[in-house]
Amino acid sequence: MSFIVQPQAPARPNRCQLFGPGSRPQIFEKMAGSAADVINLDLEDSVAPGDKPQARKNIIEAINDIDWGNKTLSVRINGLDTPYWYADVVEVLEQAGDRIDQIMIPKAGNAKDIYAVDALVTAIEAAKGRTKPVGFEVIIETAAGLAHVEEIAASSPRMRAMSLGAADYAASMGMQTTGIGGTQANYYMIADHDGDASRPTYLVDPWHSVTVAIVAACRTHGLLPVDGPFGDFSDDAGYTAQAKRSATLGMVGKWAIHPKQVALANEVFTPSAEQVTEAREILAAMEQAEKDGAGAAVYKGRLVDLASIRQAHVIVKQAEMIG
Ligand SMILES: CC(=O)SCCNC(=O)CCNC(=O)[C@H](O)C(C)(C)COP(=O)(O)OP(=O)(O)OC[C@H]1O[C@@H](n2cnc3c(N)ncnc32)[C@H](O)[C@@H]1OP(=O)(O)O
Ligand SMILES: O=CC(=O)O
Ligand SMILES: [Mg+2]
Repeated sequence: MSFIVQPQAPARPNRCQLFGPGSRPQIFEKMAGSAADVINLDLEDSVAPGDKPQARKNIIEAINDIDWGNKTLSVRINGLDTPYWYADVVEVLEQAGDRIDQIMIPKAGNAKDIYAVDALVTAIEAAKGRTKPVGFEVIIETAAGLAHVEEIAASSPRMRAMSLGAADYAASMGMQTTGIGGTQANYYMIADHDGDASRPTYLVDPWHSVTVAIVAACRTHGLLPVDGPFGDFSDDAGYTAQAKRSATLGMVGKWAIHPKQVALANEVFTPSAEQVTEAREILAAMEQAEKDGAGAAVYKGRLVDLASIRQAHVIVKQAEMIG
């Protein structure tokens, strides 16, 4: 470790964030009854411009009236380049009670964006005597967001989580695709020629580098890294494959843009019984090694050492937190 110890991310489950448009209040109770750990009531891109005022009213009513259980409750405001965002913040925080946990800031481009929202939120909290500070989560979904991902992660003590927004990210980067996340058929490697006419192709993950950048920024600053939307909700296998890649790279959860995706996310981001058993066995093997005066040992024919203890703790802690 560096002399600066890596901070812990918030210790709460964040396996699935279920989104719903603020303009569709009929689904709010269904969202509250879902198995998602986090609920995102949306004022941004799933709400038409003319519906924004009514969507704010719906969301305020829902925050105040619906029993959200122990879910993390978040409202996605509009981007700072729009005429909507200040009213999103002011109306929601002036009129909604303390049940709201987080504000999600989309298209975060640099630390100043977060500073601006922080200043407004801080003033409203003071003026209204709000005693529970509202947390922030942001979406990294622009070229600027990726370029400044670390300063955004470090921007405010309110920061809790960062998501990858594949749709806007693709648009901002000028990527040649209309798919939201997942496999992109034109992103592949092809085997060497070697005189073979039928050369196999290998699909590659176009979201890999931005995912790693988000995870690194989050882990450096004690935030939860989250994978964003997967648009084709008829493709369960595609969703699961994307979620498994994210989990393998260190993300803790994924969005659901349809209720059928909630169970898929929960399955992937809950360590399996086999993973937990293996992690506990590694810890036991290392405990024995320590008693024997050794720093390294052999577990199932492979090396385990002090780093293996830290790896195993990741899985055991995840399992214990989820319960
Ligand atoms: C790129 C981004 O920014 S992604 C984030 C923003 N986007 C969103 O928030 C979109 C969220 N999702 C939705 O709006 C909807 O799920 C849609 C438009 C994709 C599909 O909606 P529908 O056509 O109604 O889906 P469908 O008919 O399959 O719904 C099945 C059931 O789930 C309910 N349902 C649909 N969406 C949701 C949801 N997000 N949360 C909870 N329940 C939902 C429906 O009301 C329906 O309930 P019923 O069986 O009691 O009648
Ligand atoms: O906001 C999410 C996205 O994918 O864009
Ligand atoms: Mg977006």
